[in-house]
Amino acid sequence: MVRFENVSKRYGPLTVLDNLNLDIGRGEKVSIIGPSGSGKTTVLRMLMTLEAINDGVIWVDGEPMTHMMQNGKLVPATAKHIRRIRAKIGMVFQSFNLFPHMTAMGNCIEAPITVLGMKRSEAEERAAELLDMVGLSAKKDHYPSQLSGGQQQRVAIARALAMRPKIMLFDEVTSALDPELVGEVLQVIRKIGREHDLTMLMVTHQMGFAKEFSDRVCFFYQGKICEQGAPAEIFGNPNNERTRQFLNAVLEAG
Ligand SMILES: Nc1ncnc2c1ncn2[C@@H]1O[C@H](COP(=O)(O)OP(=O)(O)OP(=O)(O)O)[C@@H](O)[C@H]1O
Repeated sequence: MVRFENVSKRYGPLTVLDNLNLDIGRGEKVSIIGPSGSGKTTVLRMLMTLEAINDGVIWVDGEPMTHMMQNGKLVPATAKHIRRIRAKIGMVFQSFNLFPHMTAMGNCIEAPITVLGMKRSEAEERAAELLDMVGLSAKKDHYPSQLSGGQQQRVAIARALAMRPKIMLFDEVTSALDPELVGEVLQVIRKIGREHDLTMLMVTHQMGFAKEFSDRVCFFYQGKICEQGAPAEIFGNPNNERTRQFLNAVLEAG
């Protein structure tokens, strides 16, 4: 469903991602873990085309995203091509990024109406279902300032799903939350994983969640995938010394 093929990203002399190759299957749930600055968030931002890549090709749903086929050759993609493919991807950020002047419902219907051209009644019906799914039916007319962090993040998840993505990206979505609110957001992600046929890619510091929820865990170190495998392998018996050190440090701190 998603393929990074020899993808590199540099900021000046700093190589943030170094010849990354990563293949994610349809419906697969993949967690990305690793130390601060190892390039985890950059992977998601490149997939959302919030960052341009320097080398390589990113494929989404069988098509190159960063490039287009022209006369059998890959050429850089046009903005229109990128927009069409990006519409298959939803992202939830660490800071909830809701529109502050819109209610929970307003946040969930804005893009379906303006971007997808959905009728207001249809967008509201879909948003009501999604707000119900994230347990916020009763708060649909509340503004972000009237919601807790956990509730805002659940609205952000409903808003992303309202665009009917095939792929969902979660970037440290619980990091800005008070500890007692983390569980409710993880619970919603579990539910989405069970009930929606979505490919999910998560950058997370919640090792317990990554272990229990993911099909695969990728450990990033200095812009490379240092080790990847089933959660039981990575958390139970990592092969790589760096993975071992990282997990020991995280578990000691936690
Ligand atoms: N716009 C930018 N300009 C210059 N350097 C950047 C930019 N964005 C990210 N970087 C650098 O790229 C590296 C990787 O950043 P990234 O945010 O992907 O790391 P991360 O693994 O997600 O870290 P964290 O867990 O702290 O969020 C870091 O060294 C960061 O300072």
